[in-house]
Amino acid sequence: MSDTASATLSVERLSVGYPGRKVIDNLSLSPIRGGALTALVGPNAAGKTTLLRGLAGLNRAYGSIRFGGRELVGASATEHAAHVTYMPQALPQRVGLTVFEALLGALKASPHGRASSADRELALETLARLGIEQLAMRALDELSGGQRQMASLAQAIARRPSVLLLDEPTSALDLNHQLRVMKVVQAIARERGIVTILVLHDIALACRWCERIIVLSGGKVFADGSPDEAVTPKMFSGVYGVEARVEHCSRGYLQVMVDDDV
Ligand SMILES: Nc1ncnc2c1ncn2[C@@H]1O[C@H](COP(=O)(O)OP(=O)(O)OP(=O)(O)O)[C@@H](O)[C@H]1O
Repeated sequence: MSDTASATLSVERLSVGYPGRKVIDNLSLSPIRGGALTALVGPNAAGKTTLLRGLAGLNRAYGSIRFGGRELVGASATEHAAHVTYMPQALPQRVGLTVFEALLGALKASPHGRASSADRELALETLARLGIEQLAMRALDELSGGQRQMASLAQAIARRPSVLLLDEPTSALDLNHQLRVMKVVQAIARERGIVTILVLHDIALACRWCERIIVLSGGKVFADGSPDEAVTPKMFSGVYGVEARVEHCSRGYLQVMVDDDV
C-alpha cells in the first residue's frame, strides 16, 4: 500500500461488550501502523477476543474506529468486510469441503473476489506460501487441528484485507509451523502494508516478531509499546500474577523466565 496515511488504524474511546455486559470500556490506542505486526496479549478473559470482534464489526461497538479516513463504527457489514478480516480462535467447522474449495468459497465471499481463474491462482499461491499446497485436495474433516488452523489462516490471508485480525493463530501449531506462520504473516504485512494484530499467549513469540505489544488486563490497556517497553517484570506481576525475569538472549530477543507466582 503506497498511501501510508491510510494504513493506520485508530481507536478512540471504544466500548465493546455483550448484552448487559461491557467488557472493553472507553479504550483508546495510538494509531496502529500497517506493515508491521502488533501483538495483543493479556490473561484469560482480559477482553482480547471481544476487542478484536469489536474492531471487526462482529460485536456492537461505541466510540471510534478509523481506518484510512473512514469511520468503521456504525459502518455496514459490507464496508467492514471490505477492509477488515477476522480469523477466530475456534478452528473451522469440520465441513465436507476440501481445503481448496473452502478457500475459493472465502474468496468468492470476499469483496476482493475476482474472476474465478484469478481466484484459483491466488488460492494456490496462498497455500504454497504457507507451505500447505499438499493439503489442497484434502477434506477439512480429515485434517489435524494444526492443519485446520493453517487452512483457516490461508482463508484469512487470501481475502487480501487491509486490516488482519488473528485470534491465537498459532495455538494449535508445532514449533516449526509457528515459525513459518509468523514469518509469512510478517512478510505479507510488510509487502501489502496490512495493519496486523495478533492475539498471542506466547509472550516470547510476540517479542520476537511484533514491533508493538499491547497488554490488555480487565478490558483496559496495562502497557503498550515496543517489547522492551511493554514486557517487564512489573507487567508480569501486575497482569499475570507471576514473578518473571526478562532478559535479552545473545541474538538480542527478549526471553521470559517465569519463576513463581506472586
Ligand atoms: N458471548 C458472550 N456473552 C457474554 N459474555 C461474554 C461472551 N463472550 C465472552 N464473554 C465475557 O467477556 C469477557 C472477555 O472475554 P474474551 O473472550 O474477550 O477474553 P480473552 O481475553 O479473549 O480471553 P482468552 O485468553 O481466555 O481467550 C470474559 O469475562 C467473558 O466471560
